[in-house]
Amino acid sequence: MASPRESNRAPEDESHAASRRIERLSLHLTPMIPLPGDDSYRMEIVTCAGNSKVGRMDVDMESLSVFMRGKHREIQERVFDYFNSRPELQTPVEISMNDHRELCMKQLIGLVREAGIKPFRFVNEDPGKYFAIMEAVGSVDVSLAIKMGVQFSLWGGSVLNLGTKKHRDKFFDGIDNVDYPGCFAMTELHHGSNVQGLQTTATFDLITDEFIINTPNDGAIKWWIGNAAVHGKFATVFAKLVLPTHGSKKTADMGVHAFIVPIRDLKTHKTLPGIEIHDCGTRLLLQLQFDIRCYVSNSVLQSRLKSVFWITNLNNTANANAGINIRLPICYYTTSGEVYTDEEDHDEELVGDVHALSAGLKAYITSYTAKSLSTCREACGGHGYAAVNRFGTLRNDHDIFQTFEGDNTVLLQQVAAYLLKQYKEKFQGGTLALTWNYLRESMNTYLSQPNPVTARWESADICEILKSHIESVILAQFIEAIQRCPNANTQATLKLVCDLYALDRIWNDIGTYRNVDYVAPNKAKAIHKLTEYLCFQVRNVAQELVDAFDLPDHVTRAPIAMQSNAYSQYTQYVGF
Ligand SMILES: CCCCCCCCCCCCC/C=C/C(=O)SCCNC(=O)CCNC(=O)[C@H](O)C(C)(C)COP(=O)(O)OP(=O)(O)OC[C@H]1O[C@@H](n2cnc3c(N)ncnc32)[C@H](O)[C@@H]1OP(=O)(O)O
Ligand SMILES: Cc1cc2nc3c(=O)[nH]c(=O)nc-3n(C[C@H](O)[C@H](O)[C@H](O)COP(=O)(O)OP(=O)(O)OC[C@H]3O[C@@H](n4cnc5c(N)ncnc54)[C@H](O)[C@@H]3O)c2cc1C
Repeated sequence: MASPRESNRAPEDESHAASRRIERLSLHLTPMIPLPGDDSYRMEIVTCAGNSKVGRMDVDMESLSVFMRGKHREIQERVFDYFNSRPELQTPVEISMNDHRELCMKQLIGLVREAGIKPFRFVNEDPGKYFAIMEAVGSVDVSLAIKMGVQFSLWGGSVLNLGTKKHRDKFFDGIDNVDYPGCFAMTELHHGSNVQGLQTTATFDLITDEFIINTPNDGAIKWWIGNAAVHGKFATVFAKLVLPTHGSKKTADMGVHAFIVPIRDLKTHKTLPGIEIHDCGTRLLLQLQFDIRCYVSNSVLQSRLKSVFWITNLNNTANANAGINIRLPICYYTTSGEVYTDEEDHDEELVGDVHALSAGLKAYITSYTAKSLSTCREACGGHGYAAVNRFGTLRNDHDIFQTFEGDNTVLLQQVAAYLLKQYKEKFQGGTLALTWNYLRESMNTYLSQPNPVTARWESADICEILKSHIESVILAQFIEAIQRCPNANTQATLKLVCDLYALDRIWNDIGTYRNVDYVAPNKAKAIHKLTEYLCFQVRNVAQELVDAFDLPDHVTRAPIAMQSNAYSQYTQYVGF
């Protein structure tokens, strides 16, 4: 079995490729990537008359790899080197749930205290660096990255973004060096998507100056709470704040707020009085979840937790930041592409834009990645099914990314709601938020006609237009990134992939474009031909594109992906 890199170059493939006939099509496409000095973008497909060969691009590997690895390569190499130096911290192919939990904690503590790689400070200071560390850790073991995400993005992120200076002063160091392992307790047994419908209550007792955290019924039990199983000492619990109303015995529901609740004794690690923690069973693969009940029995509240800290109400800015710190690393990891929103999430004006974008990117990219993992597994035939080649682990570990941190369907609806709001505001003469500027042109034509929202859109189209919106944002960023690239050869290599992405997405929806006569029949045929041609061209440089991520063998740890001795690693693994 040749490793993926060799199979693209098998001699018989080359001659087959060279003799393939591709009809000459000169296609004037509106400039997709107007590269410097090239004011028009014309794609000519060279005819392979007789034996003439289609030019195969020679790739400048060093430049491509520098570009693909981005500006945080050094700290990623430190992560890889650390785990390479500690083979006992490598996750074995087969491992029990409890052993995996303990190993994950050892890996996280080793990374922070031994290797001195402390990601927490970068969560707000340098999100790009934080995402890069996440990406490297995720390449070593997805479960470790999830544990790290729970510790620093969710538990730590909620203290940073929902808390005040008082909370940050008290908890930062403990979170940073993992003395305070924590949880993010939002989801309840009844449901997780509808945050406003959460039932856990936090009632303020004026007499004792305490918050009483209460689980009113089984449906309110906090469920799927990462890190609560074994290691968590604190939880950010999301609960409805209940305050006494002035001058009466009544109380008022103040909506969902966040509270830091100690769940285990810092010294003995015993579960604190009034807290009940059980195992919610084995899952597809990730083993970090438990359910937490925040009070004990009957109506008698036994969990008067003196050190419960109210951190804030879930206003949109806080919500957006909290959303950013976890939904974007998920995108970053699964596409290994720099995510541009990390520069803009601190601008109050852009809160809605950033929320919609992070929600949309998370839903789109995790769904795209899940499909890609299956395609790659199948493309490797039976060897893709061998546990040692890690497709199973990757696919199982990644599957939940489509649900946690916000179910993809629900998040896409958020983008729909925000898009309609943009249209409504624009229709009423308002201004468009930054990310939607590309809509301006198309909206100007729309807005000269009947209201686009009522006249043209049925509900199904709105779901389709969300994916098109996210694809437009991804394509715009892809083009910008290529234009920033200083090396012409790398630009040309990435331009192949970018053009293929754009045309593939258009071809994917060609029915929609044809139904409204937006693309003429001959153009549709040309797009199809061009997509096929670009597939052929990209396949010719597929090995270089994969190698450019430059993941060492000790990180991929899958014989099928080894840069050397693929066969011997594979046969050794099964005992030959
Ligand atoms: C190998 C891997 C490497 C790295 C990987 C990365 C790290 C991985 C670690 C991951 C660990 C994860 C473990 C899992 C954790 C969890 O799952 S935590 C729980 C997550 N749960 C959710 O996300 C719940 C989803 N639901 C919601 O977010 C909300 O309920 C809702 C669906 C958005 C609805 O909101 P709601 O307020 O109820 O109603 P709306 O009317 O829609 O919104 C009201 C207004 O508020 C605005 N808004 C809503 N959310 C946000 C936000 N996050 N930011 C900013 N603004 C927000 C919304 O736009 C409305 O605004 P207006 O229209 O202006 O009123
Ligand atoms: C491995 C794992 C780790 C997790 N870690 C944590 C954690 O650490 N902390 C935490 O708080 N939570 C955690 N969760 C919970 C996770 O956040 C929830 O599972 C997620 O938010 C979805 O909620 P749910 O499972 O209740 O599904 P639901 O919200 O009940 O959704 C079920 C289905 O209904 C659909 N649906 C729901 N609402 C709507 C709607 N309004 N319109 C249309 N369709 C809708 C959804 O698309 C989905 O298909 C974790 C979950 C798992 C599996």
